[in-house]
Amino acid sequence: MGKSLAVNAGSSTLKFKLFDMPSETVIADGVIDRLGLGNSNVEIKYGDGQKYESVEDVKDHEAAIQLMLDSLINLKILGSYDEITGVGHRVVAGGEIFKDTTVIDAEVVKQIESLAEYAPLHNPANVQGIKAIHKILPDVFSVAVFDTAFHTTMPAVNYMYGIPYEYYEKYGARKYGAHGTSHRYVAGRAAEMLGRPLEDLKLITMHIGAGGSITAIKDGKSYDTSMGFTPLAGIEMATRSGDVDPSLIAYLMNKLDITDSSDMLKILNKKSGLLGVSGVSADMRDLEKVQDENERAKLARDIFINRIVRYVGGYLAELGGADAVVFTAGVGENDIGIRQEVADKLNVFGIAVDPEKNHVRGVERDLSADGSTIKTLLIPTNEELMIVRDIERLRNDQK
Ligand SMILES: Nc1ncnc2c1ncn2[C@@H]1O[C@H](COP(=O)(O)OP(=O)(O)O)[C@@H](O)[C@H]1O
Ligand SMILES: CC(=O)OP(=O)(O)O
Ligand SMILES: [Mg+2]
Repeated sequence: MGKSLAVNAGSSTLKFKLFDMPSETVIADGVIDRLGLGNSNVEIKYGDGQKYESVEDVKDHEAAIQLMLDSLINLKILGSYDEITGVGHRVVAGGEIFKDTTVIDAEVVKQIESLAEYAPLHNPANVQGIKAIHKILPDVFSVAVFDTAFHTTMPAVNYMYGIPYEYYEKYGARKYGAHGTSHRYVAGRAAEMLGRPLEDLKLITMHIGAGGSITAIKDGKSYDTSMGFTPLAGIEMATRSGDVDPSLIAYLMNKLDITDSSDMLKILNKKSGLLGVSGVSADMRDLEKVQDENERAKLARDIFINRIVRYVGGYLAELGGADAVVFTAGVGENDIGIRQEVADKLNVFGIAVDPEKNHVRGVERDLSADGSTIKTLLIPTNEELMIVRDIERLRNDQK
């Protein structure tokens, strides 16, 4: 009983939802985007159809969390913070410590902090969120929901790197993946849409937002995924390079006179991807506007599409086919052109999207063209719903 708050700190956004539980009715739904990029859109939907909107510079996650907390009171969504009886935080990296959602205490916070190298853009922001809420609600029941948890089913053949085995044993050097809560949610919805048990399905889920990852799902479980030891690996992202030849890192450190590896990682995490290639913006909406006159903006988009296609093609081979592919997250839910181009390039596998069905944003829909043998589904993600369900699950376990 009561109100549960799900806090989802992405690399470029802070999203939150306040739910009435156990009814799962959404009381408030907020997004603050473009953190640190200038002109953040703040959008909070609440009450019966009310909406608060503003455009302001929100410089980082700490400022975004403060804005969220202030808004809950100022917009009278809450009379006081004490009405919140459960809080769930998305945490990206759980390493080999956390294999499932965990009740937060001081020790857990330290362990999440200790995993900062496993998700440098995320775990520190996740800890900021946990601490900010702890300040105002020190005794509230809180859980951490890990992106990596869904991927703990991957077989060793997919999570091990071809490096000396002892580095895995001594240092945890392996693939962990990310976005698991989102891949898990859309996989469950895909099974509903297809009217078949999830355990019987092979799916390829494309979570493409500011961060992006592609997951191969076999028998309803994560089998392989494009992110790696950290969320830097895989496809090209907003500010992240995705896969590069590891030798290039040493080569560039020499050329750029960089001696501290964390400075090199900053370049690959924050100055690369769409931003680095285009030189214009990390945001796909900005690139779309200028792609006709700006070759590098077009190239950044084309690389993005190419890497997605490459992973999906590879996963079709690994899985031996698929029942459906799924588009989700900021770009996947909204970018009609990217969805069409990705699907067109996958025609050879029996994937095809109907342009008319595809002419839509942010709704659940089967986009498949007649005659396609692998379905293409558009499913807006809902990490927050998964998070509040886990609050209830763990609360009940404790009783
Ligand atoms: N209408 C749109 N068209 C194209 N891309 C969009 C649109 N709306 C949002 N995006 C993209 O989605 C990204 C944010 O994705 P999202 O999944 O919400 O973020 P995060 O990875 O921070 O969780 C933005 O960087 C932007 O490129
Ligand atoms: C793990 C990750 O990249 O998350 P996001 O896409 O929310 O930044
Ligand atoms: Mg996200």
